[in-house]
Amino acid sequence: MLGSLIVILLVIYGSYLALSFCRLRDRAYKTKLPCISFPISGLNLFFLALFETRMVPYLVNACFSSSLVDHINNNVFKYRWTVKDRFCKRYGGVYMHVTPTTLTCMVSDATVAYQICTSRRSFTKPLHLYESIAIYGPNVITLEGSQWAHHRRCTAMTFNEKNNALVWEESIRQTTEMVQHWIQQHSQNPHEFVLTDAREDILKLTLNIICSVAYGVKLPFKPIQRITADSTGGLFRDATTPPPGYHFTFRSVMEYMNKNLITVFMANSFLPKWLSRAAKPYFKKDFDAFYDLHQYLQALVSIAETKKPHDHNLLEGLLDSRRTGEHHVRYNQGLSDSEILGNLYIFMIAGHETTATTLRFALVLLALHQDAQDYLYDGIRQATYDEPASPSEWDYSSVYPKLVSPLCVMLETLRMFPPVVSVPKWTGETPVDIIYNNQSYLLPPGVLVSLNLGGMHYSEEYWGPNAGVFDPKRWDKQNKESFLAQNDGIEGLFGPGLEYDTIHRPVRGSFLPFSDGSRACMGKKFAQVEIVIALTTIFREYRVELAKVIEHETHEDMCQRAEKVLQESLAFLTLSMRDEVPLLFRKRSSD
Ligand code: HEM
Repeated sequence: MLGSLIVILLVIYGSYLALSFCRLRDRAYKTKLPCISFPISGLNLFFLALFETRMVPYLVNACFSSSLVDHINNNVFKYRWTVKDRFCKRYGGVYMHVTPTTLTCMVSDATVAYQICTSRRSFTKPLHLYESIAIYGPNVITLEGSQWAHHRRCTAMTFNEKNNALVWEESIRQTTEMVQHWIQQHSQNPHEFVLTDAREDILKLTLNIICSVAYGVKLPFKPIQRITADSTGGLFRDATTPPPGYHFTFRSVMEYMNKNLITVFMANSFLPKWLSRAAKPYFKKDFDAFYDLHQYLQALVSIAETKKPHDHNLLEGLLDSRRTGEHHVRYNQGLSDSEILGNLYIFMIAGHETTATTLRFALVLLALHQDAQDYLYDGIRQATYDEPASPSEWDYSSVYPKLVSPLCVMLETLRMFPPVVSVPKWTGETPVDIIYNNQSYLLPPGVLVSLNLGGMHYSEEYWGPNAGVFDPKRWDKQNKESFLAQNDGIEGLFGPGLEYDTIHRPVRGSFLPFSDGSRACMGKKFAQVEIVIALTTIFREYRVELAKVIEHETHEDMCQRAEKVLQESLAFLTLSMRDEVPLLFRKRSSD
């Protein structure tokens, strides 16, 4: 009886999937764009679970033809990046991808990507993908339309040059402390040491920077072991036990919330209220962390409201949007308390892992490519030879613009390993036209549009024959041989993150690590200042090489191992290396 019931249910479900597949394929064909079908949805939980293991992707790679492997990987969000530009070579820069439950328009054509980014009303953000991150309140990432415009106006003013100067100052302080920490850890030979796992330290570095620059909480790189954090004045300080009424210290709640995003979101956002209450014992830490961070953020807002703004952190900027006076009139009452908390939290989510993963990739790429590292070091020396010995005395506004080689390293890292590999858009309620290869195509309503950065960032059409090579010099305006030099003088190429006269610019729409148009990243300069000065602080003193993991490993073996780790990076929320590449740091004076 039960068996027959299961069979009947399976038949009904199978028929539903088959019908849905035919219907979606029909809609895809009607667009007249190339169409690729895959029999299993990338959202299918069983399929996803298989690809969470290491064995299944390994077997897929080992057993199937490279073309089939690409088809499978293209269907799994985590692996899609690995296909790079191979699908656009085969099917063109825009094609429809159909599964039994999804219809997606995949875009790797720069002109179409730019059209989409700049048509905000036709191509909105698929908000259902972002709902769960509004756990502390509505914010600039999770809204659309006039509500988004209001949040964008109120938050944009806080990302200014005064705040960037704070990023500069704090990044120097934190990076210097991080390097000192490495030296202390290797006190037997501080001139030459191996870092087997940089991940945790880099995550701590970028978290501390955002805590200071967004919230005004200055944490030392290395936690201080006090017994307890006391009342308001010491609420945010390091301690071994949390302050009264809290389960976590400020540092530990920030770390917990970042490391356990999925369970925190599940407990506090995905699950219906009755279910989350029933599951409380299993998610206790996630509830506690959510509650504690709420209290900490509220305390920050209360303290900041009673003080005169003084260090231009992002919180002060948000509060400024609702102070009386000129801003009040201009920004229509500013943001409410829950909107301020929502945005404060989202700045941490948007700005922490993205910058950490870029720095981690840059370290490994520079260790692999010593020529690029020489270029970086020469550029740093030229830019800073007449500056004081200690970076803490460098002036942001005069030194930052001279640091061209670290900027080029950052841009090249973002090209090859963009933290956000796919920018999602949505065609909404009505059909939308796109112009592709001078022809008009009508996309149906309710279609997900995926701006596929792997396709664009590796395309020889936009980057030349060495598109697959890490070559920071391609960006440098001094390099007249660069393929990008052909774009010099073309108007309108100042995309987000490319607002510098010292660099060449690619075709608009072909480089989208920060997206483009009115919904482009608000923290792009923040991230650039942070990464540029962090690289400068490390590489002016140290040369970084690949370290051996076994005694007789040859240089070639080390390079192959590092390259494999890079290529096996996976995109979850951000693209990230799954495994570590041990690095050897040599002090430059002892070269
Ligand atoms: C390397 C570092 C970073 C990268 C690659 C990056 C990338 C991006 C991308 C691709 C988007 C658009 C996402 C979408 O439309 O779905 C975005 C939006 C955003 N980013 Fe970043 N980001 C970085 C750092 C930061 C930092 C440091 C902050 C703030 C402290 C920040 C704040 C934001 C905000 C608030 C938005 C939403 C803008 C809106 O929807 O109007 N980002 N970022």
